[in-house]
Amino acid sequence: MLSEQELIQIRRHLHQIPELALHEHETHDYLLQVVREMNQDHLEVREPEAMPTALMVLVHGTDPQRTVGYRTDIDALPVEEQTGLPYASHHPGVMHACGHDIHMTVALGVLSYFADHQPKDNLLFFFQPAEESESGGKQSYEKGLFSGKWKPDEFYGLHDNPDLPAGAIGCRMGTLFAGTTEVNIDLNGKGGHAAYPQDANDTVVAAAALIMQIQTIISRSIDPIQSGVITLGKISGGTIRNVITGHTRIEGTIRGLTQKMIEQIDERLKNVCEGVGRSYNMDIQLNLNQGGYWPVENNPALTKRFIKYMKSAPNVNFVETAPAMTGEDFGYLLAKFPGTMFWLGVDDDSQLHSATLTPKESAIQRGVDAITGFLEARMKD
Ligand SMILES: CC(=O)N[C@@H](CCC[C@H](N)C(=O)O)C(=O)O
Repeated sequence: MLSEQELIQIRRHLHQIPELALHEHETHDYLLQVVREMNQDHLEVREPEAMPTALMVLVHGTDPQRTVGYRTDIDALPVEEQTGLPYASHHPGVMHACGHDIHMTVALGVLSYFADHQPKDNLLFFFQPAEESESGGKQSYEKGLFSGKWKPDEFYGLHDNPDLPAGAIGCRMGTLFAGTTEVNIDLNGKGGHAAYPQDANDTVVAAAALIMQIQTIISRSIDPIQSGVITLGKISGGTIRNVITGHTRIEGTIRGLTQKMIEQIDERLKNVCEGVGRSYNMDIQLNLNQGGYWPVENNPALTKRFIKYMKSAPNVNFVETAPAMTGEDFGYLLAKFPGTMFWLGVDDDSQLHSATLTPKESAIQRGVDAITGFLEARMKD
């Protein structure tokens, strides 16, 4: 099995080769290379044609009663790294700013343990592309990746958490993460000369009004006890200061802890876009896409067992966490297969998605030990 030092080297290599959703070819090839170097006696590797950057590894059990799935995401974000680390990203403008390099390394550590210690049940390791966008989990499901012996009876997966101590395991019964809707808004007006606004229809001014209106949805239309989030993370329009642009695009994300809340916010957003379009006499196209970013609902029975194990395991620092407004397309897979998502603490001052995120590598081995122990215990039930 892989040693802590080997795992850290693997993590650093993965950190250097971050790739965006559905383009994780180098990552896929490296993961495959690491898996091929493990004991192959009980392993079956599958490279699904329908999802070319995905990787599935089945560990055949000695006396299988079930197939226990473990999922890790493998994609990165369009963020220019600013950590100054000697092993920083080699890919300009792309970074593992959400810690998926840690997720993959922990999965490889757990897999390498079971490659050397054949489990009783079958274990399915799923290296999933496209968590940050493009709904890789949903796509994989819809493309039939989880059929026959590749179908998990239950599914587990983690996300790293800079707010928790390195190696701590965080979880809760019920909803762990929000559901999200991706928002794309195109404002189509009329371009013109900066000196003659009366002959144009300025999409920058309408976009400014629209953004301010949208930001009243949460504060004025949503029950503050339940809450939700709208973040508009990207705006683009125009080419130069003295040309009025006829097109501006806004991209953002909506978050809510229940499907009902997401739908309520979606509905208000439609109305606000319509209203601003009318008042600025402008065509505003709103495109909402939830894809696979469903609320992450932990299965009651399995999560109870998971938390009980983590609370009693001598070397695990377990923390009961609150629900988070982060999204995860593992929510879609957990709606199809019962299972549990949990946090792995990586203790850092930088937030997820920040250009300076530097997870503590000591979390890796502790994560591997906690998950390996849990899976061993699960297979005895
Ligand atoms: C853990 C995490 O940060 N996940 C992402 C999931 C992306 C959701 C979707 N593409 C969206 O932008 O709404 C997150 O941003 O929470």
